[in-house]
Amino acid sequence: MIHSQRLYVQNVAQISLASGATKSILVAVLALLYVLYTRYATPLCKIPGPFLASITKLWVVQQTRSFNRHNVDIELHKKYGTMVRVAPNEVMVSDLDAMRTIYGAAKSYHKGDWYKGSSRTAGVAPDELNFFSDNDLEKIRVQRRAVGPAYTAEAMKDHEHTMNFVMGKHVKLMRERSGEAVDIDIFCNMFILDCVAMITYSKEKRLVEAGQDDGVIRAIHDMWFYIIMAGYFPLLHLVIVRVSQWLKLEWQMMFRKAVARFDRTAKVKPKQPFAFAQEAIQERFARRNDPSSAHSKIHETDIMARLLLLQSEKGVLTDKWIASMTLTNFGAGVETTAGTVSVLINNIVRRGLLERVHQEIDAARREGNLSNPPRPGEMKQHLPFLSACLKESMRLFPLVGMPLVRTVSKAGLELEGYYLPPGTQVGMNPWVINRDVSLYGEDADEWRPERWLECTPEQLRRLESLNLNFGGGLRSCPGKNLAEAIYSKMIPILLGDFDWSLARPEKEPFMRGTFTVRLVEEMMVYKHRG
Ligand code: HEM
Repeated sequence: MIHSQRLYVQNVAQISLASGATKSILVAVLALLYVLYTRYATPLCKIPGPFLASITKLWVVQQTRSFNRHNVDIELHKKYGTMVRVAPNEVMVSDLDAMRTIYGAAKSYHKGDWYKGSSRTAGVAPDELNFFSDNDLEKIRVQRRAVGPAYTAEAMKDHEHTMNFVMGKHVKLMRERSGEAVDIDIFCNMFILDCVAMITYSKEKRLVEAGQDDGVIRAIHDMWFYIIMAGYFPLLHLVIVRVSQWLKLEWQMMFRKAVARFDRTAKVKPKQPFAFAQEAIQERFARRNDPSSAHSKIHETDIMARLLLLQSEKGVLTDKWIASMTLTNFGAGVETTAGTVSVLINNIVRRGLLERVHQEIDAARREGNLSNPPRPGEMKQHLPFLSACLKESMRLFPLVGMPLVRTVSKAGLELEGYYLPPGTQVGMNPWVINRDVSLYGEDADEWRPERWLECTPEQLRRLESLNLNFGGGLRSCPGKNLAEAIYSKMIPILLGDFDWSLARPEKEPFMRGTFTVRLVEEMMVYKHRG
């Protein structure tokens, strides 16, 4: 009896071992078949690129996680040419002719799957406003038309007085603190966040006054780190979102915890970084609904007031859209504009151009062509060298360092003799496009602001139509006018009133790329020019 029991157990063990081995072999065969298929049999198989990239998206995830994607992509194009396969279903393109097809206004391709990582619902709910990740083009058109009037260049003129007020306070503080060393990127973020808080809600945030980030800027930077990873793992993102909903936790808190898990440099972690904005929004909605409130009669010209006015006139805008749009000013508007300004200042100082810039600003002020603070259009019109430096800085160090990925439409796409079937993820990286020798000549890799002064108006139009610094087509940046209104005032002030130097000139500048690319821990000293 005992003997037969033993035999039975042995048999069961052998059978389960055998079935375990069979399963392993089956899995190995399936994996091999998958590798052979994706590498050698899919329509994308002929497109050159690293071997690993053709069989798993983990390769591109690892490149992205290196925070150096902007440079990696330049090297990839140098090595493989104008088309590079960077994941089993993703291709990077640098052929300028493809730009109109991929980003053209008329038949915009949908944004790629990667963008879902930025959605609070891992896909956008019908009543949500999320320009960054939504793919319902009809809804986006309606929403952009609805909020658009609050973001035109003309509308920005309403905020001049506010900007003069905030920047005036900042200059006063900077004069008092003359000689201080600051992390230039964080400083510009604080400077701009204070402006955006006033322009959006007429609320003073006073980060420059406090002399440090209260965590809100850190939260914006963390957000990008989460998004670049979540974008590649939409299912994981969905689980995080659902679990946070189930646990009734703020989704934001969940992602901040996830970020802290991976990003060892994370330090400041405020509980509610955007509480000030949420309070401002609720306060304004409450004020609108209470006609007896003295405040409701005050005519306000901030962006929130403009959006509320548009709502009362046309009725299309919902409260939810208004709240999201004003929050977008912070999520999408602060580090972008700050990154642009800090990289410019750094370039000017590192390349020994500050004196020439001072001379240009001083002369324009003397001749009455540049007000202090500057008025709209004055920088462009009367500071040609500084404007050329800005263009060159945005050309060589554009804000976005990853391809702006789109999904090939039903018609498929023929490019350079390759066929990209519907659903292929395809994108162009501004860091690559902006170094194209057919556009910028043999010295495209070099810093030479003069190239912008030598252009004929026709050439200039061509260059401006062939860059993705503010995106392209229907999905181009809706905040461009707001950004320009801020930086065209801020740049001449910071460079005209102050001397800047490097606190650690021996240290190579380090640019950290997530979706955006920004200078990290670059300490600079400002001194008032007296
Ligand atoms: C110098 C400053 C800025 C730069 C360089 C910049 C750049 C860009 C770029 C390249 C895109 C396209 C992204 C893509 O296709 O994936 C974009 C989109 C966007 N930007 Fe900006 N941006 C700036 C400032 C702002 C500001 C101030 C706002 C505030 C409203 C803003 C809001 C947005 C939004 C909501 C989108 C998504 C639009 C859509 O897909 O429909 N940006 N921006």
